Amino acid sequence: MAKDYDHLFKLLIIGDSGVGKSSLLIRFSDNVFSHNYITTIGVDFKIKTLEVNGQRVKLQIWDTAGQERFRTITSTYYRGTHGVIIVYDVTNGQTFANVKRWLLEIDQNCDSVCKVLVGNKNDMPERKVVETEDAERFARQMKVPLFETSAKDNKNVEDMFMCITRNVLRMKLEQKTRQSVAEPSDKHKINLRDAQQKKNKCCR
Ligand SMILES: Nc1nc2c(ncn2[C@@H]2O[C@H](COP(=O)(O)OP(=O)(O)OP(=O)(O)O)[C@@H](O)[C@H]2O)c(=O)[nH]1
Repeated sequence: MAKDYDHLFKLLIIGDSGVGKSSLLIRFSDNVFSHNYITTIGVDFKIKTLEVNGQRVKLQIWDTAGQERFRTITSTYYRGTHGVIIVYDVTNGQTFANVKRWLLEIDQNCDSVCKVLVGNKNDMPERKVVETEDAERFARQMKVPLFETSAKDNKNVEDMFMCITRNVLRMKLEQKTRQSVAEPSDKHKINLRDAQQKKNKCCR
């Protein structure tokens, strides 16, 4: 059967417990929101296909548990990951402070991945404690794009997922170009080998 996509990417959503990782994913995949809090145990995932620059991209999006006790197989989550979404809660300063730990965990488990920083629950101005400017400064230092989202009000959720998907696509295409420059195609290799053989013959 023909493949129904041009690219298959794995994205991972990480961050402290209760910041809204599952809510962001469900908003993006099914366009729904629930106030009920059911903590993720281990890992869950959803599939969503998008069109980016005329190419069909199938996303496999992993939603991980924020609670430490459910995070025993961390390195398995990271295997084969192309992009990581790091989420904090704009109404909870500790979750923002912990972003550094999450970034460290990415560095320890991944070689090259695209990242995006997400301040979720940006729908309660009276309770917001992580200022946009502070988050922007930190994101600039870490060289990651920042999105302030609300899974509840459906603010910036699709834009954020589109941004990381586009960045992963760009990274993959750049890697492919670099590879084809570093490793000439088989046809080119044969031509090089012929040329080398001819050269060797001349030298004999
Ligand atoms: N006001 C508001 N509440 C949200 C938002 N996103 C999630 N919540 C609420 O926050 C609580 C936790 O949301 P989850 O999506 O389960 O959080 P999680 O990060 O997946 O949590 P773990 O599975 O424990 O890691 C739930 O009660 C959600 O309804 C949001 O954008 N705005």
